[in-house]
This record gives sequence, structure tokens and C-alpha cells, in this order.
Amino acid sequence: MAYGGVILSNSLSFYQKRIVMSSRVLEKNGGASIPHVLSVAGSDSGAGAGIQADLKTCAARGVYCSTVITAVTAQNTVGVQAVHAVPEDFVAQQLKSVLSDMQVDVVKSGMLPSVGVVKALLQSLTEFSVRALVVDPVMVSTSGDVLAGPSILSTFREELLPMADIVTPNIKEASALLGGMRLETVADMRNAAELLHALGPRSSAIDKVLGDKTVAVTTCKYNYLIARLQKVSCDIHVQVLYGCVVYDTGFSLGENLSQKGNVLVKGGDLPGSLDAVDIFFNGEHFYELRSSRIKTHNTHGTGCTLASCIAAELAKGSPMLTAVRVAKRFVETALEYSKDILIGNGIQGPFDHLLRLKSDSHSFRRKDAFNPSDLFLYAVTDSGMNKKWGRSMEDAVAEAIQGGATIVQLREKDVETRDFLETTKSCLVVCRSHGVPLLINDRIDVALASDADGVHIGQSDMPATVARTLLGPEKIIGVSCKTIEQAQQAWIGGADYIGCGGVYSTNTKANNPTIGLDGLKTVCSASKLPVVAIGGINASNAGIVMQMRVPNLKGVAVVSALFDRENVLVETKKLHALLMEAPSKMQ
Ligand SMILES: Cc1ncc(COP(=O)(O)OP(=O)(O)O)c(N)n1
Ligand SMILES: Cc1nc(C(=O)O)sc1CCOP(=O)(O)O
Ligand SMILES: [Mg+2]
Repeated sequence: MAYGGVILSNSLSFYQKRIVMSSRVLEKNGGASIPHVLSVAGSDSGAGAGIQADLKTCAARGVYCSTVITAVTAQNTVGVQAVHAVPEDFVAQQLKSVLSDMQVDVVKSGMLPSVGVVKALLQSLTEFSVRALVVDPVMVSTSGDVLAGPSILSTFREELLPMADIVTPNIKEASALLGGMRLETVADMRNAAELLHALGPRSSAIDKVLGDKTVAVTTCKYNYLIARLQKVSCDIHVQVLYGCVVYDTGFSLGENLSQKGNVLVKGGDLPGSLDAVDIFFNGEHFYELRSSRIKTHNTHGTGCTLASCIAAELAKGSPMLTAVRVAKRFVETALEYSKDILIGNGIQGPFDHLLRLKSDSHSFRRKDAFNPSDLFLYAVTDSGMNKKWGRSMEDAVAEAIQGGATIVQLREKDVETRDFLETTKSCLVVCRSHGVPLLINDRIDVALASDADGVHIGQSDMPATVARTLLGPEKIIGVSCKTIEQAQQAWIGGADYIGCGGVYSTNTKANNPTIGLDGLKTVCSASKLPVVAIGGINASNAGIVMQMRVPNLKGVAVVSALFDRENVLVETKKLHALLMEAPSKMQ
């Protein structure tokens, strides 16, 4: 083989030991490693950019993030008021602390305020092996403040970029790195990407044979990668070993392990462009990544977020282009969700990395946890019935709420997903303005996409445990149960309430077994969760149901008695009044 006859050097035993050590730790703890990004960047007191953005991004992407702080900035949405650079030897100390102990997959660099700090980072990368280096060449903050002076440019160009697997400059940074080159068009960006690529990583080559199937790979970026050869059909592949995790690099030996760097020139600031265009160049192909420009002032920290998201995706094992695409989409989604949030008085605000403060609903957001008394009068819609009576879903929901419905479920079996999502959003506005929870029948995807308050699922739908994992701890989950066992399972699965029926026979749900008042009583008595009765309930029998005074029964759920009627408002009021009179104990 071409790599035979190379001498095994002593320095390699360190890495071998490290692999054995990591495996032992994993064995001892019985755990698995988690993708890990080390962010080497400055702190932003306003928490929109820098280390804080990197931490939030990695958290949002499910990746562990350790940090080496290179500078502390006094910064807000107005600008950068002061910068305190962390002494270089202390940056080096932080790097050593993290890298000597933790298995970092990807290093992401942001603000590197001095040549000494860049050199400390480079030195660490020659001592400790990582899989990739993502360089965000931070030079000027979005507010226009200089974060890395011109003295550093040549070190970036000559020493940092050649180590990078990807470099992600914006237009101004690309221009600065290329000696002030003018970037005004997409063609200029392509040109810049090509020129920057020429400053990128040199090729790597198999360097040392460690054993029968193990080699060391030297690159200019890493001291040594410990790699294992694996025969996959006719090709010999190279796998990089870290602890128990083995990453197939996809390089076959025939390609002499040559690794090409990547450049992403971000065109967010490109003058006169309607779209946000970024140019990705991998040394062979250009990719024009376009997305529509989101109208918002909340763009502080987009660069840091994009780079740390790329790092997070690489740490999970994504190929470079996939990581870039995912990161771009993540930033767009976060911007869209946060476009109207207001933090600070400056012209450029931060956005919400955790996508929580959804713009069109957060002012009406339900503040309370699930309240079982919400089950008192549960209105469950049916599009067929509303169509029959010539009203929209939104009008039907509004009337039911005015009539006294305390919770609403959209049970739409025959609508197109797109229409269902739009209807749900409109109904949410109605429900939130009245503080009434809105649940979605069956469709967890629609509940998630619309940020509805929860779902109602049955025995043939997704299990409650899975729904809970998807929806998180705050959403309401109801489960249909006809037996004690099902009720027990719903409780274990993390449901908030159960729907129990059919109490009476019904035409609304085909082939629905009727369990009667006795069946309802049995389930309610054994249930650890609050119960709402359903099935054939109307103004003539709701009183009977509630007067049984069985434990845990909190209310009735009704479809046809409200919606298969000419006047939803009148029918809901009637049923509400009747329930209020029922001498039940709504514990
Ligand atoms: C409150 C309430 N209880 C029971 C059901 C029925 O749910 P499921 O068994 O999943 O049947 P479908 O409604 O999906 O036909 C419900 N929807 N609401
Ligand atoms: C949707 C549904 N679930 C049931 C169950 O027994 O779980 S009965 C039912 C239909 C309820 O409609 P109506 O109020 O028109 O009878
Ligand atoms: Mg269902």
C-alpha cells in the first residue's frame, strides 16, 4: 500500500491513549458521547451575538457547547460601548482546560481580538485533534464597531484560514480579507469566494501507519487524526475514531485524503438585492443559496448563529453543504419567528434562537398550565356540519366561545393540511383573545406548526409518550380511553386528561362502541387524570351525566349538539346554563 513503510512516532501514543481513555469513560458511565462544539468567541452582554448566541444555537440544535471567552464586550442593541480583551495566556488556559478533558468535535471561532489569541487557538489545534474548524472571521459588529483591527488581517489570511474547514465572511469581511476588494454583485461574491478558497486548507495525507488497520493523518489543520481503514465494497474508506464513535470521512484512499476547504460568502448586506443570497464554494462547485429577505430589525447575531449552527450540524455528522443549508434555514426560521419581538431601544435587536416567542401569538399566549376545569364545556368542531350550515370554522368557534365553551378542539378529518393550518391559526387568534385553549384532533404536526395549545389523540393515533416528546412539557394532551387500562396508560404516557365515551350512541363517529354511564363511571373512578365525557351528549342528557357525581369527571365534550344546529351560540348557551345548574361536584 502507498502508505506503507512510514515510521510510527512516539507522539502518536498520546492519541491512542486518549482513545482508550475516552472509551473507558464511556464504558464506565454506560453513556454515549454527545456532539460537542467548542465556541471560541467574545461575550456579548446583550446576548444577541457572540458566545451567548453560540450557546443558544447549539442548545436549539441539540448539541453540547463549551466556551472559551476571548473578550468581554459591553454591548447592547445600540452598539458596543467597551471591549475588554481577555489576556492571551488566559485564553490559552481556557483552551487547554476544555480540549485536554473533553472530546470536542468541532471548534467554531468568532471574535479573536489579537494576533496572540489567534496563535493560542492555532497552537491548541495542533495539540488537540478535532474534526473541523469553522471560522467566522468577525471583524466589525453589525452596529459598525470594530472587533478585530487591521493588524490581525494578515494572521487571519495566512494562518487561520488555512486551518479552516469553512470560513463564513460577510461582504465587508470578505472585502477586508481580500485587501479591500469591492463586492457589489453576486458575481463579485463568487469571485471573492474563489479567491478566499485559495487561502484555504492545504491537502492532507496519510502520514503514519499505527497498526494493521489504523493510520495517522497529518493535515495542516490538525496534528494528527487517528483514522481507521475500512473496506467498503471495493473502496477502502477512512474512519476517524473518537472514543467509541467512529466517523466515516467518506475519503477513499485513492483520493489521497485530500481535504478541500469551503467558503461561504454571506450576501445579507449586498446592496439592492431583494433576496438574501449567499455563495457557497467548495473548491469545485458554486452554490447560490437564496432565500427571501425577512423584514425585521432583529438581525443582531445572525452571523454568529449561522456559523455556530454549521458547527453544530458538522458535529452531528452532517456533510458540509447540508450543514450550511440547515444553518441558513435555522437562521431564517428564527428571524421569521422573532421578527416583531422588541428587546432594547437600539435599531438592531436580537432574535429568539429557541423560536419560542412566535410573533403572531405571543401577546395572546396562554400563561396558565392546563386547568382541569377547562373541560367543563368542551366544544369539538366538525367541518362537515359547519359546511352544511354555511358557516366558517372561525365563526363557529367564536360563537361557541361566546356561548360559554371553555375549551375547543378542531376535529377536521377531511380538510387539506394547508387549509387546516390556516384555519387553525385564525381560530387561535379567536381562542387566545378569550383565554380559551385550542386543541387539535389527531394532527400533532398541525398543532406544532400553528403553536396550538395541544392535541387530542385516540388509541389508534400516536402514543401519548411520543406526542409528549414531540410537543414538550407545556402543551395539553388529551387521550381517548374506554377502559381502565387505557386510562392508566394515558397517565403513564404523560397525558393531561382523558376523553371517555361513547357515553351514548352517536352518528358523529362511525363504529364507536358505546360504554354507557357505567363504563364512564368505571373509567372515571380508576383514572388518575381528569375526565371529560363524550358521545351522544346533548341538552337532554348532559345533566344526567354530570349528576352521577363520579370522581374526576370534569365536564362534557360535544360535537353535533352544538355544531349540527342552526345557531351555535344559542345551543352552547343552553348547554352551558344547564351544566351550571347540574348539582354535580366539579371537583
Ligand atoms: C374530548 C375527546 N374525546 C374523545 C375523542 C375521540 O378521539 P379519537 O378516539 O382519536 O377519535 P377521533 O376523534 O380522532 O375520531 C375526541 N376527539 N375528543
Ligand atoms: C369524537 C368522538 N369520540 C367519541 C368517543 O367515544 O371517544 S364519541 C365522538 C363523537 C361525539 O360526537 P357527538 O357529540 O356528536 O355525539
Ligand atoms: Mg383520533
